[in-house]
Amino acid sequence: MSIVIDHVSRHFETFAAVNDLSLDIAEGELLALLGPSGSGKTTLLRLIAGLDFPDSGRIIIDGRDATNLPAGERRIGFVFQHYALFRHMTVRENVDFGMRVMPSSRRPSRSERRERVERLLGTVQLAGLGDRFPAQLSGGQRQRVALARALAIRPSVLLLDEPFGALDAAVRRDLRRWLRQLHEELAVTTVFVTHDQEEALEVADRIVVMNAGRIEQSGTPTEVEARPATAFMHSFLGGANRFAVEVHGGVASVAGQPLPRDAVTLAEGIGDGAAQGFVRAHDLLPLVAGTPGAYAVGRLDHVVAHGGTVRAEFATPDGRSVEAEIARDEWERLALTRGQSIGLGIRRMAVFPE
Ligand SMILES: Nc1ncnc2c1ncn2[C@@H]1O[C@H](COP(=O)(O)OP(=O)(O)OP(=O)(O)O)[C@@H](O)[C@H]1O
Repeated sequence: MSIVIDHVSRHFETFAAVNDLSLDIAEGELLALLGPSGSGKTTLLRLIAGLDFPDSGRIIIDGRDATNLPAGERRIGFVFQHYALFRHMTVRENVDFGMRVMPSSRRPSRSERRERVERLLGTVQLAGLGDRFPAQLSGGQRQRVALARALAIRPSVLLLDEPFGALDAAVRRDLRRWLRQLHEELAVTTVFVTHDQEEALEVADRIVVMNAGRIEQSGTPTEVEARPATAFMHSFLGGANRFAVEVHGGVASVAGQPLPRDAVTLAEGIGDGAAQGFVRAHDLLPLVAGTPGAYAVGRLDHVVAHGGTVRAEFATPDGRSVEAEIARDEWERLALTRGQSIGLGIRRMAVFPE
C-alpha cells in the first residue's frame, strides 16, 4: 500500500521531533530512513504505525486518511531492534501470535493459521525449527522469527526499526541480503530505520536522510552517494575532507590558490566570502613533488590497504587530518613512507556557505 505523509509535525513540549515533513512512499517500495541519532526516524515510524499521533498534518495510507486510526486498524507489521519474542512460546506459537489475537471477525481459521505459520517458517528459512523456544535460536534466527511474526498478519506495510542493530557484522550482512530477497518476493511496502549507511545503500530502493525532524535529502542509493546535496550530507556520509575556501566572483580558492571552475560545484546562490569545501577521499590526490595543482601539503600518517584500493591519512600543516583513497598500483608508484610530506591535489570539490 502507498503511504502519504503530508506536512506532519510531532512536538515533545516545544521540541519538534518531526517538523513539517512530507514524504510519499510508493506501493511496494523498500525505503530506508537514515539519519543521526535524534533526527526523528523512530518518531516518524511510530506515527506511520499509529503508535503515536501527529500534532498537525495528515497520514494517508492507501488513499485513506489514517491520521487518527489506531495501530490495530492499520494492518501494519513491525519489528524492532530488541523485539522480544515470547520466551515461553515456541517459534511456531510466536509466529501464530498476531493472528491468534485478531478480533474473531478477521481471525483466520485454525487450519489456515497453521498453514500460514508453516509457509512463513519456510519463507524465513526456519522450516523444521517450529518447536524450538527462542532461547534455542541464534540472534539472527530470532530476528527472522520476529519478521515472520510481523508478516503473519499479512501486513500492508512493514516497519522495521533497526531490525539488525544488535547483531554482529557477518549476520547483519546475511540478513540484509535476505531482507532484500524477501522484499522482492513479497513486495510489501517496507520502511526500515537504520543508523548504518552501508545497510541503507545496500538494501533500499530509496533512501531518505533525516536531520532535525526534516528530510535533508531523498533519492536512490546511487543518487545520494554520488550527489550529496548539502553540507550536512557531505559530513554525514563521511569520507569527505573539509577545506576552508574563499569564493570570489564564482571562483573558489584554497589557501589562496584558485581551483579550476570545472572542478568545483558551488551551492546555488552562494555569495563571495568564506565558505566550506568538501572533497571526497577518492577526489583527493596525493601528488609527487613538482606536480602542479597541489592545494595543500600533507604528511603521511597512516595507510590502510583494502582490496585494490588504499586509504591514506595525511596530517596537514594546520593540524587537520585528511584522507585520500587511490588505486593500490598508483599508491605503490608514489612509494611514500610514513612521515613523508606530499602535495595534495583536488579533483572535485563541492562548496557550501559556512
Ligand atoms: N516520548 C518522548 N518524549 C520526549 N522527547 C522525545 C520522545 N520521543 C522522542 N523524543 C525526542 O525526539 C527526538 C527524536 O527522537 P527519535 O527517537 O525519533 O530519533 P531517532 O532518529 O530515531 O534517533 P535514534 O537513531 O537514536 O533512535 C529526540 O531528541 C528524542 O529525545
